[in-house]
Amino acid sequence: MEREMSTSVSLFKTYGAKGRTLYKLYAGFMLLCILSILFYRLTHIPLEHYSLTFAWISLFASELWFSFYWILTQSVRWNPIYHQTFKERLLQRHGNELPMVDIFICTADPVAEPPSLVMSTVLSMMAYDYPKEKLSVYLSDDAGSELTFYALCEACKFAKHWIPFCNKFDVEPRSPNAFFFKACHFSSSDLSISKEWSQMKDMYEKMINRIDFVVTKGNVPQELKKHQGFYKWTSNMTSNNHDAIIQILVDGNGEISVDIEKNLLPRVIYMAREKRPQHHHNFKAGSMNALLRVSSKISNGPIILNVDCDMYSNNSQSIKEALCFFLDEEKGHETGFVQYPQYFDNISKNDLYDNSLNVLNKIDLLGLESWGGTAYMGTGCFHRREALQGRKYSKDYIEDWKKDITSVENATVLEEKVKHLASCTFEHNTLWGKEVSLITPILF
Ligand SMILES: O=c1ccn([C@@H]2O[C@H](COP(=O)(O)OP(=O)(O)O[C@H]3O[C@H](CO)[C@@H](O)[C@H](O)[C@H]3O)[C@@H](O)[C@H]2O)c(=O)[nH]1
Ligand SMILES: [Mn+2]
Repeated sequence: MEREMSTSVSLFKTYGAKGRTLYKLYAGFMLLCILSILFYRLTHIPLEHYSLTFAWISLFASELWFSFYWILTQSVRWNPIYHQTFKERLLQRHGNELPMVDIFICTADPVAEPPSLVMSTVLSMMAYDYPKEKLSVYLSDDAGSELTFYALCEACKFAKHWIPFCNKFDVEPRSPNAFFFKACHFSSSDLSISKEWSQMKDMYEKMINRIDFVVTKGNVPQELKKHQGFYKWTSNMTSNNHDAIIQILVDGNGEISVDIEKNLLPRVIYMAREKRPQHHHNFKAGSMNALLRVSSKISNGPIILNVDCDMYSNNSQSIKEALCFFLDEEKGHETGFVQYPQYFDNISKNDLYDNSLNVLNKIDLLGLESWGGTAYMGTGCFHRREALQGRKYSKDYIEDWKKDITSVENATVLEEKVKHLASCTFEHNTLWGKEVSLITPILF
C-alpha cells in the first residue's frame, strides 16, 4: 500500500519490458543449443588427418569465443527497463520554480562542421518548450572563428521569428533544417497557414545563404560586421593561437533579448577558449571544462545539457522529461545524469553498418538500466552541475535548485570578468585542475 502511494506521486515510473519470460525461455533454449554444439565439437574431434584436426579446433575456438560473447550480452538483454515520466506533476509541483538549465554546444571547425548546420542545433535548443528566462545556450567554438560568430548573430536574429512560429504551430522537431527537410511537402487548406509557413521557410533559406556565402568567402566582409564584438578578431589570430573570446549575444536586456511578440529569448553566449600551440587543448573535454567555469559566473544553471554541434533536439519536451528524474522527491538524488539516445538522419536504405543503432538504443541501453544506470554517450546528456564539479553521491543530499545566478552586470563588463576562466592555463597547478577538470577525452 505504502509502495503504491509513493509511486503514485513520483515524477516517473519504472517498469520492465513486456515478454521478458518469453525471452528468458528463448535464451535458455539458445544456451542449451550452444552447449550441445560445444559438447559435440569436443567429443568428435577428427584425429585421422592433421589439417582436419586443425580446422576442427579452429572452429571450436571461434564457437567458444562466440558463446562467451553471447553470454556476456545476456547481461544487457536479460531485463530491459523503461521509464515513463509525468510532466504534468512536475509542472504542478515545480512549475513556478523550475531550475535554470545551461546548454553547452561544442563546435570545432567551420569547414568540417558547417555553421549553417550548427545554427540549426542552436535554434533547436533555443526553442525548447521551457521558460526562456531559465535557459542559457552556450556555443563553444574551438576554431575561434568569426564565421561561426557571424552565424550565431544571424541565428539570434532568426530566433526572434522562429520561436514564436514554433509555439504557434507546435513545431517538431525545432531544428529548422530538420523541420523544413521533413515537412517539405507541407500543405494546408488554410491559406494563411500555408503563407506563414512559406514565409518562414524563405526567411530561413535566406539566412542560410548569408551564412554559407560568408563561409565560402572565408571571412566576414566589413559591411556585415554589424555586431560590435567583431573587433575582438584580429588579423594575427589563428584557430590554435588566440586569446579567449566571450560574447554575450543575448543577455535578457533590451530589444535584442525579445522575440517579435515581445517574449523573452534564452540567453546566448559565444565562447572561444584561449588556445596556444604550446598547451594541449584536450579537445571536447577541454572546452567542456572552460564552459563549466565560464557558465558558473554567468548563469550557473544546476542542470547542464551537452550536445555536439551536429545533433539537434528532436523533442521540445526533452528538458521537462529529464527534470522528472532529477527533481523526483524520492529518487531524484540517485540520478547523476540523464542520457538521451542518439539517432541519425539520412540513413541509407539498407543501413549496412547499422547506423540506426537499433540494438543499442532499443535493447542494450535499456538492459543496462537494470544494473543501476545506462551508459553515458557524450552528446544529448543532461548532467547535474554539482556532479560534474566533483560532488560525491550522498544518500541524504538535497539539492538547492535555486543556486543559479542571473548576473545583473552589463554584458561587456561580465565578458571581460569571466575571460580568464577560459584561459588555456587555468587548470595548471590549481585545485580546480586537479580535482574537477574533465580531462577525460574518452568520456567527453
Ligand atoms: O577539439 C575539439 C574537438 C571536438 N570538439 C567537439 O566535440 C564534439 C564531438 O566530436 P566528434 O569529432 O564529432 O566526435 P564523434 O565521434 O562524432 O562523437 C562521439 O564521440 C565524442 C567523443 O567521445 C562524444 O563527445 C560524442 O558525444 C559522441 O557522439 C563535436 O561537437 C566537436 O565539435 C570540440 O569542441 N573540440
Ligand atoms: Mn560528431
